[in-house]
Amino acid sequence: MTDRLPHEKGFHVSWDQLHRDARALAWRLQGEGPDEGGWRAVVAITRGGMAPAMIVARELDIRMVDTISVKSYNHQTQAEPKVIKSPDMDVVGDGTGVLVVDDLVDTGRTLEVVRKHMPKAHIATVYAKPMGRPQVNTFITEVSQDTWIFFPWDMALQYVEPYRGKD
Ligand SMILES: O=P(O)(O)OC[C@H]1O[C@H](OP(=O)(O)OP(=O)(O)O)[C@H](O)[C@@H]1O
Ligand code: HPA
Ligand SMILES: [Mg+2]
Repeated sequence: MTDRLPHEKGFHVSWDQLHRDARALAWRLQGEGPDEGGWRAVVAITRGGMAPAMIVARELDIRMVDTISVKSYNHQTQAEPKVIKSPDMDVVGDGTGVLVVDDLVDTGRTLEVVRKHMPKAHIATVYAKPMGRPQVNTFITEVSQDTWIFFPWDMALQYVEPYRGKD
């Protein structure tokens, strides 16, 4: 297990923003399938890819949805990525016509593992950091490597002090 560089900045994503960005991803992906029929299936990388994958599958009217589970982080510390659960390989095959969706790519190590399972899949993420960009076929927003993205499922509304009065 290796400690990662400290994250100077935070990028906080609301549910509303995530919905908008996932829909933008779907918009970009429509008509990009390998043939006229479009995409055969969506595979969500759990857990972070599940909400974006649901939104993309809804927008592109894809009913065949499966998951691959790759665990690579424990809070903000990275460990060796491990596949905990594979998709149905009879359905996804080598990945041709399959859309793999994740919330973000950071170092790209998760997607490296996923690519080995489905070499011909199209990999899409909502957000991307520069190190992982080469692993992604389509993404919406790039943030710098020293930014930690906070997703709505990891946050809660809370009181903040006004600027004045904080000394
Ligand atoms: O490009 P990488 O450096 O591999 O990092 C990106 C991956 O890390 C996070 O998942 P995580 O393994 O923390 O699991 P989770 O989706 O269940 O939160 C995130 O959702 C991506 O899947
Ligand atoms: O910036 C991030 N935010 C949330 N989860 C992550 N997993 C890797 N990088 C990140
Ligand atoms: Mg994840």
